[in-house]
Amino acid sequence: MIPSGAPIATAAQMRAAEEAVFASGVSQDELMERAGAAVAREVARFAVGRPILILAGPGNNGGDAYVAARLLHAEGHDVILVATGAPAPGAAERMQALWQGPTSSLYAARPRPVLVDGLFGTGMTRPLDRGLAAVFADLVKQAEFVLSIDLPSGIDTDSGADLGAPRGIDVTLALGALKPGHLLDCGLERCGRVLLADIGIPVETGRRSVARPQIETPGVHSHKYSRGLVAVIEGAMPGAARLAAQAAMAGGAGYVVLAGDRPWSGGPDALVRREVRSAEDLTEFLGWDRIDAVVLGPGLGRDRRAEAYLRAAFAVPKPLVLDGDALTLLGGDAAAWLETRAAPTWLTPHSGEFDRMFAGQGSKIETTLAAAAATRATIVHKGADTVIASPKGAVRVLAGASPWLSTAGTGDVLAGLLAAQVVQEGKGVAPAEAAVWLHARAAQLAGPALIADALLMHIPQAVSECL
Ligand SMILES: NC(=O)C1=CN([C@@H]2O[C@H](COP(=O)(O)OP(=O)(O)OC[C@H]3O[C@@H](n4cnc5c(N)ncnc54)[C@H](O)[C@@H]3O)[C@@H](O)[C@H]2O)[C@@H](O)CC1
Ligand SMILES: Nc1ncnc2c1ncn2[C@@H]1O[C@H](COP(=O)(O)OP(=O)(O)O)[C@@H](O)[C@H]1O
Ligand SMILES: [K+]
Repeated sequence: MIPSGAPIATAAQMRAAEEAVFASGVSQDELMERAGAAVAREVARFAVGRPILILAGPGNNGGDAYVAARLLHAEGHDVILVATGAPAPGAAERMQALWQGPTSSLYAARPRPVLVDGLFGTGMTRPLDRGLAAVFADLVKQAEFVLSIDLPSGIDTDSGADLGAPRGIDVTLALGALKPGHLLDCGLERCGRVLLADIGIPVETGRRSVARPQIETPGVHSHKYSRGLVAVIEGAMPGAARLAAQAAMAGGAGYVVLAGDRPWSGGPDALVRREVRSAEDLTEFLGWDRIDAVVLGPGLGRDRRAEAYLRAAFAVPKPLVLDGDALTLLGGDAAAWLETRAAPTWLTPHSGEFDRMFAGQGSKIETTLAAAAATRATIVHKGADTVIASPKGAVRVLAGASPWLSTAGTGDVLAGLLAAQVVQEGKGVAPAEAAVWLHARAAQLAGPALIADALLMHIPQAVSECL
């Protein structure tokens, strides 16, 4: 569980935000007191009287741990503190000096029911030392409840990469803002439940966790065209386009047309069919001025006709959602293709498709931002840690959706949902954030062992929760 609509800051952004707070007259000790108090509050809540072992590292994360230990001890909790090194001069050292309770060395420490991890936070720069990692993992394993201060020690703050963090942490108390490490890669599975403590550090990075969207009920005078017309283009595997088209309908588009040449007797009668057999047919169809957004790619195929369809869609100055095979066809030339477009474009790659299109170093947030800047498109980089990035640098992350989504066709549903939000919501990250939220919520409602078709019937319920 990740707090929704919460700011996300890298280690450097967090340091800059802290500096601004210091510049406003708040001392480092005061900020550390606030952080430690937030930790003590959560630990007391979960410890319910059980003995507590607190690990304090050499930096400010350890400083927070010393404060929490002092406050918990003063409240009458049974606390033993383990210091893993002398704190650096400054606030952490002063907090250590104020600790007067029992202290143990790391290697002599006996497991206790409640463990607080204050070894390292945003200052982790290299993997945990092997010996430390082994002792830490053992203490975690033998504890009944484990809380990590700010980040699990052994998770890279900016990428979520594994630097030796153990499994079994129950709660991570993020201080001031979420960090990418709570949301991405290994961090997502190692943090347990993430809680966010406001310690009075204003953080404005344009990067947030996905929040529940606000969706407008159709107005009194709304009609099918005013609510938006989505055209979904069929290809070699027509089931994918059908899923996208039905998702666009359920997601609130006023009119959905499925354009292709495959016979289909099933599906909702409200879905309009339009015969399209060639790129020329497609160009003619897309010239229809009622069309507000186009979905191309789900089940498109990668043959010459598919490529001709892609060219036809690119030539039309209308909002375009590109998914699946369309992305593979763009491949490494994605940026060059997208240079030719003036109308807004959304790309919804999974990691395989993303890697075929973009090279790049850094966290999933950084690589997705770079891809958005290079293509001038909004990118929904899917997965357990879905990252949405706009060319202007806005980021939204939805981490921890139902892992049952890892089944064929769920991405096609997302593409259709996105188009429905595009015709209702307009530009940039907003429609993508709404679509990703609705998709995750529909999956939650569909429950275990879902198939992509099952998402469709839960979309209206998800929409109703956003009105
Ligand atoms: N500046 C402040 O007053 C505040 C700091 N905060 C806390 O401060 C933390 C960041 O503090 P720091 O920047 O001191 O960083 P850390 O406490 O995360 O650790 C930094 C120290 O650990 C060393 N180190 C890094 N990786 C190591 C490894 N694998 N093995 C051994 N040593 C390693 C570094 O060289 C450095 O000396 C945050 O996560 C948060 O807990 C927050 O409480 C907000 C207030
Ligand atoms: N382990 C997972 N946890 C959460 N969501 C996942 C997971 N695996 C996949 N998803 C989501 O399921 C969808 C799968 O999309 P995609 O890979 O394009 O499938 P398809 O092409 O078969 O429709 C995406 O929205 C993705 O974010
Ligand atoms: K920690």
